[in-house]
Amino acid sequence: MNRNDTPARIAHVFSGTFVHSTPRAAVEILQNCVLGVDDKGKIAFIEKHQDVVSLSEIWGFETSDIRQLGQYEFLMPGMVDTHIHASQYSYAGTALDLPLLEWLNTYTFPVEAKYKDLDFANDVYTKVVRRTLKNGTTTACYFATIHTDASLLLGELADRFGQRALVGKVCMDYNSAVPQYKESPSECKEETDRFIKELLKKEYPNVKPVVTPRFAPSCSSSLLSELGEIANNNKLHVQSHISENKEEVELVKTLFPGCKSYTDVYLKHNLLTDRTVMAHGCHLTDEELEIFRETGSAVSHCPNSNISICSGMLNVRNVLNHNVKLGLGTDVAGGYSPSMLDAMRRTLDTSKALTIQDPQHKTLSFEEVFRLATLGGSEALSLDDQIGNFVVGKDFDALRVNVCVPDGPIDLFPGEGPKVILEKFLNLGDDRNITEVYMAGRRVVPFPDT
Ligand SMILES: Nc1nc2[nH]cnc2c(=O)[nH]1
Ligand SMILES: [Zn+2]
Repeated sequence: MNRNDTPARIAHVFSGTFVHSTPRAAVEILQNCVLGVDDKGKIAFIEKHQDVVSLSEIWGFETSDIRQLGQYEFLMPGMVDTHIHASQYSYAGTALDLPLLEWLNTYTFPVEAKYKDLDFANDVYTKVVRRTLKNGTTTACYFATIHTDASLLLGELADRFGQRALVGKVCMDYNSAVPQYKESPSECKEETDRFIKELLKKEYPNVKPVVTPRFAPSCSSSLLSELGEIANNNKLHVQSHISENKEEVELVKTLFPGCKSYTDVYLKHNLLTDRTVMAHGCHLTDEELEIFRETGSAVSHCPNSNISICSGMLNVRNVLNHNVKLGLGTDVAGGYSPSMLDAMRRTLDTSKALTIQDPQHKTLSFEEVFRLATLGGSEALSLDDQIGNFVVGKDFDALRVNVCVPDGPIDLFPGEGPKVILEKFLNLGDDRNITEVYMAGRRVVPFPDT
């Protein structure tokens, strides 16, 4: 609050345990605290409970309106899925038997071609937004398809259900395997312009466009340049894929012989900025990671996908040691699970597999992975000034977690404190334990229609 501002009206006050990350602490557990949310959806205060009477006088709320969290409950920041293909949700959990390039040609492109049909798009996009929200994804960075109207519909649904989203209309002007699923270079540019203009015109407060070249093998050099220019002129986010599997890295070498590396392809086309997030990066060299650090570009680590379609294992520790921003992604449907809890577990599994291969490797801790799924994701999407943890002035994107729901997946035993409760939720919990979801102060789960 500035000195001359009248205090905003308080919309919610919670009391109990709050768990979040800060740049210094991967997990900070705040017990016996109160957190207030103003009517703009921003965190107004987070203080010790002993000060609640004076807080109620300063902020003008009734102490009887405070919502007390139970002994086995806590609030944590909403999770950030930094890479998910909304359009592939219809076949999530299937079709995981081919490596990337064959997988795209056999399963992905034929399905994505169907999004010309807005009824089909409406069905799948409604389901993916609801499923991910219910599983605690308050922010999603989505790939849609090449179809502008269906991509706009995805933005409308995210806004309607209350999910913060970056939505990408996919751009690709090269596809020899499924030639009906691509655009001409001029169509690509015109439709990208139309998508951005129309989505911004809707003025959804928390849904924005992201410039989305599919990946270098699907895009001509001139298309990549056009998209770099559009992103820079409009200060927009950029998302794509990079160095996911070795065959793809070799293909890019032959397609762009003038570029020193896969990273150099995107660099030369002005696509690497501090608003860029690149999925996978399993096979990036240290030199390439250095370019990511210099440009402020981020990596989205998608371990379920990397294992499911046998792409590789990203060394997250090495990426973090290079001071490159990193968040987690589900990469539905290369990844079979839409849940960010799964992304955290698979991140730990991959880190442990790397330790089995090399005992010198420093395994990630569950606390670090919790940070990657929340604050790390917000940094990867350059949204950390708005979301990611419980800091006064940020938007209140939060999950109410109850580890003791009836018939739930978790059993507790005497003497287990909040840290153990958090660890059990991260490893054993599911959407049954996420009893409420808030985005920008609005309660979005349970859904109003249930
Ligand atoms: N996992 C994955 N990698 C890609 N690379 C280019 N397109 C895709 C996609 O749809 N999924
Ligand atoms: Zn992907």
